[in-house]
Amino acid sequence: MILTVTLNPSVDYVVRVDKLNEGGLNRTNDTAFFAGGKGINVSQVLKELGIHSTATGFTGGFSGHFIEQSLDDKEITADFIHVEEPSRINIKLKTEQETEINAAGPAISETDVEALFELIGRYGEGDILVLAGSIPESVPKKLYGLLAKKAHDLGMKIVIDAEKSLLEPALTTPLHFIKPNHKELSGYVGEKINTIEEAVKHGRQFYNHHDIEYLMISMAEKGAILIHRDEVYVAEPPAGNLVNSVGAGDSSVAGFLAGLERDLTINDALALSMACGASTAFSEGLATINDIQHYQPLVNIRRSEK
Ligand SMILES: Nc1ncnc2c1ncn2[C@@H]1O[C@H](COP(=O)(O)OP(=O)(O)O)[C@@H](O)[C@H]1O
Ligand SMILES: O=P(O)(O)OC[C@H]1O[C@](O)(COP(=O)(O)O)[C@@H](O)[C@@H]1O
Repeated sequence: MILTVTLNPSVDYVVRVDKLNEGGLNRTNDTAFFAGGKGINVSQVLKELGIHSTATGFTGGFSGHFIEQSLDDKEITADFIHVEEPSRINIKLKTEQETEINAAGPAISETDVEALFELIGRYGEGDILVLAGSIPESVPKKLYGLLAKKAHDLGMKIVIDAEKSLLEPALTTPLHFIKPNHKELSGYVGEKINTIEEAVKHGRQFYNHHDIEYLMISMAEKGAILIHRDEVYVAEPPAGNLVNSVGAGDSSVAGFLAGLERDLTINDALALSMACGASTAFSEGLATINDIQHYQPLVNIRRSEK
């Protein structure tokens, strides 16, 4: 069983304005609401791929209700801990460029956090815990570290997609799969990573210093590299028109995870991952199975020398 944890779920409010008049009145061309937050996005794309997961984390208020209803509509099991304040609403402003305003989120009490540990305690050997996205300000910064340790002690495999300050406390626990993007990896190595070659070089060093089974470094339209034991794979996504990149990273995590669940070869799991990421980036919402199947054969994978 896969359990995705979204500590700070969101309603993603996508607002399109052709020409933004800063400081003046703007009228939208188009708006849409989506249930979001990185773990929730992973659950949604897994579902699209026919893989069942349970989504948990903290939800509250009318926005929390919207998130749970959206998951229910898609027949995704939601098992959230309910908090008093409403879940956040993140603004995804689409003008000539993409601008995101992600809110801080509701207050979470110590009792809420204890309830989450209790919920995870129901899982065990062979189950997978996915920790993805930011955490509310009111919970300890090292929470992913504590959750990862608990899950590892239970025999679970751990997947993390989160920024450096949240991932770092979990790096002392063996991790199954992590997907920093190239900017996040730069934060560890203290150098900019702009090219595939730089990602391979720094990714290999990072991998060798930690207990990680699969390390994917995503690079948006440049694709991703994947390091597993002695091998390095370089994946080039299909070309296409960027429509809405929100959730592309989560989609690539879901695709790779689905590939591992189905015992695909690494090449095929990586191609599925890239197809999911591209399919989300090239559409309004998250990846659909039709788009994924269309893009998968267009992904190019090669082995790297190092
Ligand atoms: N413009 C794009 N063209 C093609 N694929 C994309 C594009 N943007 C994202 N992707 C796909 O989504 C994956 C994750 O995107 P990325 O932006 O690196 O993640 P994150 O959102 O976590 O920063 C990429 O590895 C790629 O497969
Ligand atoms: O584009 P990504 O990195 O896959 O994630 C998109 C999701 O992350 C969010 O931007 C939230 O991010 P954080 O949890 O890091 O604040 C959501 O609004 C959105 O659904």
